[in-house]
Amino acid sequence: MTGLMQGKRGLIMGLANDKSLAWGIAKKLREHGAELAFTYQGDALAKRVKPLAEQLGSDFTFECDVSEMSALDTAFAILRSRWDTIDFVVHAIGFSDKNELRGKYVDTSLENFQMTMNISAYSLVAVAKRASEMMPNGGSILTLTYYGAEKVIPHYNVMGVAKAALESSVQYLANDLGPQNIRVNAISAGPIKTLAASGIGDFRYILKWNELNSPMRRNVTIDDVGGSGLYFLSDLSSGVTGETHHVDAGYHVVGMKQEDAPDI
Ligand SMILES: NC(=O)c1ccc[n+]([C@@H]2O[C@H](COP(=O)([O-])OP(=O)(O)OC[C@H]3O[C@@H](n4cnc5c(N)ncnc54)[C@H](O)[C@@H]3O)[C@@H](O)[C@H]2O)c1
Ligand SMILES: Cc1c(CN(C)C(=O)CCc2cnc3c(c2)CCC(=O)N3)oc2ccccc12
Repeated sequence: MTGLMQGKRGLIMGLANDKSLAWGIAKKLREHGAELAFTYQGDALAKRVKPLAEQLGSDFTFECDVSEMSALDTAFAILRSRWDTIDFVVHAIGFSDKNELRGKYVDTSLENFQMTMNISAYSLVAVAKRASEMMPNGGSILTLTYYGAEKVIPHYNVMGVAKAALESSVQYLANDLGPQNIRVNAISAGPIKTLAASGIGDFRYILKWNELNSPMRRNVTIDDVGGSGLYFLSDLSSGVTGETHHVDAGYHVVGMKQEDAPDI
């Protein structure tokens, strides 16, 4: 098998099932010859993740809750026990108390604000620190963000604030790690029906609105995200770092409801 990722290997964090954005990215990386390791959150997901990893030729899967630094240390020790270096990491992790993703942002609790920032933003810093120590010849780190970081998307609330922190972190990490030839970028994906999205009220409305009002008049898929992920994780993007790249059918460029959009 030849391809853009021939001879490259890396870690995928945040695969839950075959609807995950991480799955779209992992499939494309494998198609282009990458060797993959996976972390999952909690043993409950192991039974879902292991068979998916096997589909992509990988038996290298292990648990990691990114809110625990000891768990991150253990995960990277396991990674290093089989591979002394890696070429890439995908960070496809985000979480908040879903009860605070429906009301008002002004009602956000301190506890959920901190937990959301820890898991959805700080965890990239903690992952990048540990991954960079396994990238002596450089590498590529990719995370996933959403337009709610840039403009208000009703009810995205504290997740939007965390994604704003994540996107700024991408720039600071890019600056710190650039001299080591380690690139750090983000894909800002349009709404996609995943496990994380299924806990959200009105998600069908959000999907329909994006479909009717995006320049391409469609929603994006995990395969759209996978293709752009392959670009950022391969040498095609060798001169690109600190970037947040929209894979959203162009939605972020639109400032008003399309005239051909029916009322929904
Ligand atoms: N689905 C969308 O509409 C959409 C759009 C743009 C960005 N994103 C982002 O894409 C990323 C992946 O989400 P998804 O939509 O594929 O949903 P998903 O539910 O498939 O993936 C989210 C993953 O985060 C993991 N996770 C949550 N808390 C964790 C913790 N403490 N430790 C380790 N892992 C933890 C979950 O186990 C899960 O695997 C998230 O950062 C999300 O914010 C999603
Ligand atoms: C789009 C969109 C999403 C998808 N997206 C971009 C996301 O980043 C998912 C964010 C998310 C974070 N934490 C949780 C959940 C979703 C639901 C399940 C749970 O318990 N916690 O979520 C929204 C919430 C409100 C409005 C729009 C959106």
